[in-house]
Amino acid sequence: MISIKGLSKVFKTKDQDVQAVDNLDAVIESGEIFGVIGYSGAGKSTFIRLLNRLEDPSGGTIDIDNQEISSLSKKELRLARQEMGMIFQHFNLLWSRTVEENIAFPLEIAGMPKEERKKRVDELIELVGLTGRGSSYPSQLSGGQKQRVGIARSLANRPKVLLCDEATSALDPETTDSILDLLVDINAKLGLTIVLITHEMHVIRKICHRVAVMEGGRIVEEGDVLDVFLRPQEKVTKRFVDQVMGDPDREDSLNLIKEKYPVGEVAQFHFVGERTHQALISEVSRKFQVDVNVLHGKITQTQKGAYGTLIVHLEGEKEEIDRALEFVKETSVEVEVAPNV
Ligand SMILES: Nc1ncnc2c1ncn2[C@@H]1O[C@H](COP(=O)(O)OP(=O)(O)OP(=O)(O)O)[C@@H](O)[C@H]1O
Repeated sequence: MISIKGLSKVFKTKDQDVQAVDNLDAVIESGEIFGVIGYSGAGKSTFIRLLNRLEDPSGGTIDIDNQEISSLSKKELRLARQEMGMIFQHFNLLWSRTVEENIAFPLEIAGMPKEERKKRVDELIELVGLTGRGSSYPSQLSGGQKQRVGIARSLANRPKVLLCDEATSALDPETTDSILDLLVDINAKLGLTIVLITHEMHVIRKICHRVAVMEGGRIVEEGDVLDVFLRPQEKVTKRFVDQVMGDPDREDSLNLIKEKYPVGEVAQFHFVGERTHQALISEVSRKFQVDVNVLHGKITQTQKGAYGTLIVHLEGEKEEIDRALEFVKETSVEVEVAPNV
């Protein structure tokens, strides 16, 4: 478990002091994939670099499995870092070394004998799906393959925690998905804790169990990914959710749609879990004397199940519509009804 308390980082520059991380508290459970999302300048990179002390904190504590990272000596820190792998946006590979030699590098530093090293490198090459490419140089690989080398290298010393610094930001959408699938696979196979930072909600949706939203050096919102999709509290979080759900004017859109449908009600249903919206809509039409038209719908998968939104127009007697909406609410679907204007 990683427990972070009152973590701060102030960069002192000639012109001013910059508070990159500001009194931040967080708990990251062992074995989970924890995502930190924020816009540029929110403090994400500084936060993740504080976790393995690539930056020294100005204040606060970071406890990883009951070891206080900020008070370790240089020697202790070297050992603690072997428990923490890291991958980077631009891969940070050694260009004059082959794939095998890149992966072997941390093992050489840790003093592993040659025979054992070779065996471990072969295992890692297989784990990340690079069988047959061991003697290639990084310049001969695609971006996705380079990141696979980065992942294999980060796992060489069997770390307990993997830190991912915008690991897919330099990749195209398809390659991004294949790297994210690999991270999910590794998390499940090795029980590794993964902490990632990103500015893309798609990454959070696809692989994270929990998410923290950062703004101005602080965590402004945190929770299970599905809960945050369902009930985003902060404006910045709503904007991130809309990146995936594709409805940038969500606040206004219900009201605008309502203007086009003066009769009946316009409502937005939010779903989580496995219940499909088609089943719900046909159940409502069967049970109540109302016509239900789906005006807009979007469903997406997260690590914790499906999340969807649906905008519907309900026509019929007012009482019957109210009863139908009550029924929908009882099925654990969140309902917003456009106000009558
Ligand atoms: N070494 C540094 N010296 C001075 N200021 C810094 C330094 N590193 C980061 N900062 C400042 O700290 C703040 C947070 O930066 P940080 O890079 O952590 O944000 P971020 O969320 O990772 O953004 P990005 O995705 O653009 O990297 C910014 O205002 C940045 O200018």
